[in-house]
Amino acid sequence: MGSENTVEEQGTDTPGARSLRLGVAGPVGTGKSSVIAALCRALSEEMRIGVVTNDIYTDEDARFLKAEGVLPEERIRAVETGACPHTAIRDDVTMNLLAVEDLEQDFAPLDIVLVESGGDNLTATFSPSLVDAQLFVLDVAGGGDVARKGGPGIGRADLVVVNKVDLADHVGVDVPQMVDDATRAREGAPVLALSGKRWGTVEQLCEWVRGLHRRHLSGTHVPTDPGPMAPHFHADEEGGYLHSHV
Ligand SMILES: Nc1nc2c(ncn2[C@@H]2O[C@H](COP(=O)(O)OP(=O)(O)OP(=O)(O)O)[C@@H](O)[C@H]2O)c(=O)[nH]1
Repeated sequence: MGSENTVEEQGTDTPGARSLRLGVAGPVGTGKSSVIAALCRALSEEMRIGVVTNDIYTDEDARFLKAEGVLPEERIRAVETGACPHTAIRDDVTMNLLAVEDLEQDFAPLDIVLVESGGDNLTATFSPSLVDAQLFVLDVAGGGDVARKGGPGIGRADLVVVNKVDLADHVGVDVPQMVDDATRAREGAPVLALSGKRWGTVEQLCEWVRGLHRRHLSGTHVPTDPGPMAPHFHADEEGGYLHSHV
């Protein structure tokens, strides 16, 4: 699957000359790291993969992926954002972009770099200046109604993943209904029901990634911006104004 030439040989104007950069966003605990681990396990024989994780204060997610042994450790880089997760994937992507470019340079040529956002709310999305495409991960344990709540990630990410469907019976969620609701909120754009415990669903996700990578290589994938998060501001510890996202 990997392209044969180095980035230098291809030139930066060649479609797909650098890796496909794929963002993985979604609320806290929906399974973003697990989705990345599953993709690395399933695709690392056929694709050259790098991973950048984001945590606010730690390198927890990178340590999880290293412990899982899904990739050589040096291909997993942690960015400590030090601020709310959406800041580093949307407002000022510098730290993440540097980490992605370092990986691409150190292991050239890579086929795909997966960038995991820190867990955030339903309105957090990646800037198209950081990633070429993005997944938005929900899980059934967050409640079946979440898919109807919309927002830029659910509405316009390249793919919405409804994760942990193996838990649906335990939490009383009707998976086909949740997928239908998400599909309606996305006006027909793709939604995938996934469980790390069900190989067939992981293979469906891999097939989606392979298709995206093919379109990236041929230059037919056009990155789209799901749009900014809802305007809001952050207060300091005394409740005063700190900064805003408008
Ligand atoms: N049953 C089940 N559990 C899952 C699945 N995917 C992830 N989990 C569990 O869900 C929990 C959270 O998974 P993570 O992958 O750490 O979630 P995350 O979105 O990366 O979490 P943050 O980075 O903290 O936002 C862990 O206990 C996982 O083992 C799944 O498909 N089925």
